[in-house]
Amino acid sequence: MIEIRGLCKRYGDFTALHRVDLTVGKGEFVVILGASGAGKSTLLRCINHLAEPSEGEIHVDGERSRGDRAGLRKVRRDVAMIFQHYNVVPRLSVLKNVLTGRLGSMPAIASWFQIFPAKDIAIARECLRRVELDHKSDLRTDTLSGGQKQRVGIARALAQQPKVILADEPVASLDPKTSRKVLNYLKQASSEAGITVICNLHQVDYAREFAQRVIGVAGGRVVFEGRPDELTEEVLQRIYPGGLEDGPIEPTAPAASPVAAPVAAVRPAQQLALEQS
Ligand SMILES: Nc1ncnc2c1ncn2[C@@H]1O[C@H](COP(=O)(O)OP(=O)(O)OP(=O)(O)O)[C@@H](O)[C@H]1O
Repeated sequence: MIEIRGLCKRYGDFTALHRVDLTVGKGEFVVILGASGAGKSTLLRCINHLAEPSEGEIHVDGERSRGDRAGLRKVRRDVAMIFQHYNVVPRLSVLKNVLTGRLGSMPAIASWFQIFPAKDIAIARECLRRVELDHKSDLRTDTLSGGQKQRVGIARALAQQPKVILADEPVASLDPKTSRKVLNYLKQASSEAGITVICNLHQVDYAREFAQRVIGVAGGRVVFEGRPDELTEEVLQRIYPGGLEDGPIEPTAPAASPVAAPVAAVRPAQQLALEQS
């Protein structure tokens, strides 16, 4: 489903990703582990062109993904993103937040005027049901807990009917019980809906529990690729050369992402229009 070849990302003189090669299959649930600053977010952001690769090729479902206008439209439709800080629109209802996942598939005129066809409303409601939030659909999203907001984020991603979901530390701000619930919904998306899921995590324990395959990243390079039961001490040393003590596996201690983009910068234009209406 995803083929990455020779991916490099440079920020000025600094190289954040060094010739990364990676293949992820359809319906696979892959966890990326790595210390803070290893390049995990940059890798996800290159896949959906929130960050433009400096070199290399990314293919999604057999097609080379491109950062031009038409390429971006396609990637925004095929690849959904879930963020650590949920990225929901607080004053919109839960249902409207989920409906924003449909905007990329609607004719521009309908999306600008927020005319959601009954078919899209039915899809959004079904996605809310899948994350067990259908009973909250009419509430303002800012009345929900953090875990519920993240479930809205997952429902919005599912409503997009994407081929791929990229989840960037989706449970970093959540307690362990809620984290497991959220990771279970993501796992179901891969096992039941056949969506390819790539999930950045800081918690080795969750990677062991949920991942089908683990990719270890250190210093912008892939230093491990294997099954969760192959995460030995020696492998963890490679992934976390500075050791595990500095916080990367603490489930309740989120690390602030140095590249956390302003929320507005990662919203589709139509979603902003919806918010400003
Ligand atoms: N826009 C940017 N400009 C300059 N440097 C950047 C930019 N984005 C990321 N970097 C640098 O690239 C490196 C990788 O950052 P990235 O956010 O991908 O790491 P990460 O593994 O996701 O870390 P964390 O777990 O803390 O979010 C870091 O050294 C970071 O400072």
